[in-house]
Amino acid sequence: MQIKNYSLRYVDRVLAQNFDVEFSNQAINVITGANGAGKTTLLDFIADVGPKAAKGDKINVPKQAEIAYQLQHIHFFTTLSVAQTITMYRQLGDPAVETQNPTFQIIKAQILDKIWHVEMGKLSGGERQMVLTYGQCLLDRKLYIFDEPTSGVDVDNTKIILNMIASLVQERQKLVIMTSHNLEQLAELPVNLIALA
Ligand SMILES: Nc1ncnc2c1ncn2[C@@H]1O[C@H](COP(=O)(O)OP(=O)(O)OP(=O)(O)O)[C@@H](O)[C@H]1O
Repeated sequence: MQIKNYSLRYVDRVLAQNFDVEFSNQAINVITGANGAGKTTLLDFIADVGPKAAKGDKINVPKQAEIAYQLQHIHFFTTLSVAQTITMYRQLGDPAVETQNPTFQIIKAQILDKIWHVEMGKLSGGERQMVLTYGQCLLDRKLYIFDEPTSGVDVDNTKIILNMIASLVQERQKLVIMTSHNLEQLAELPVNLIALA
């Protein structure tokens, strides 16, 4: 999958000009760059929810229905419990992910079960990231996009979240793009680094 000639300008501010990028299907594609560099905007462009001013050629980018996009700040479904949220993802997704993958069974038993009946809106930020990443991974899509999935997450839970994301590439051969400010967290994982200036 590639993006070519990606350009975005807000009045006199140029965020990108003829930017080309090729995404790997052998590694987690990690977009990095300073605050305001345009990481989320590029994800929005790829997922087809981006600003109309963004232009560029999409080559082999899956259709919107084939993309699972986990936004950075989610404010919906706050009154659903974790159980209801995961049940929703299960109904939309592939049951084999949980039944055949011990990693997911361990996360469910050791982490999700403790917060199973708590409303999503009452979880801590890190707990919410954990539940939503788990849920996104249950889906069966071609492309998975995570916007700063480890932002505000503690060291142990960061490893768990990144392992779930890595399993998409390593065990299910999915295309994965995420953004991150903390590249040290990714040191032990297969990563294709994409730097935005
Ligand atoms: N409608 C707009 N008009 C002008 N500037 C805009 C508009 N929408 C977004 N921007 C600017 O585009 C820039 C890129 O935003 P974006 O959210 O993509 O950055 P980011 O790299 O994801 O940042 P962060 O690391 O802080 O999450 C920001 O500086 C933002 O102010």
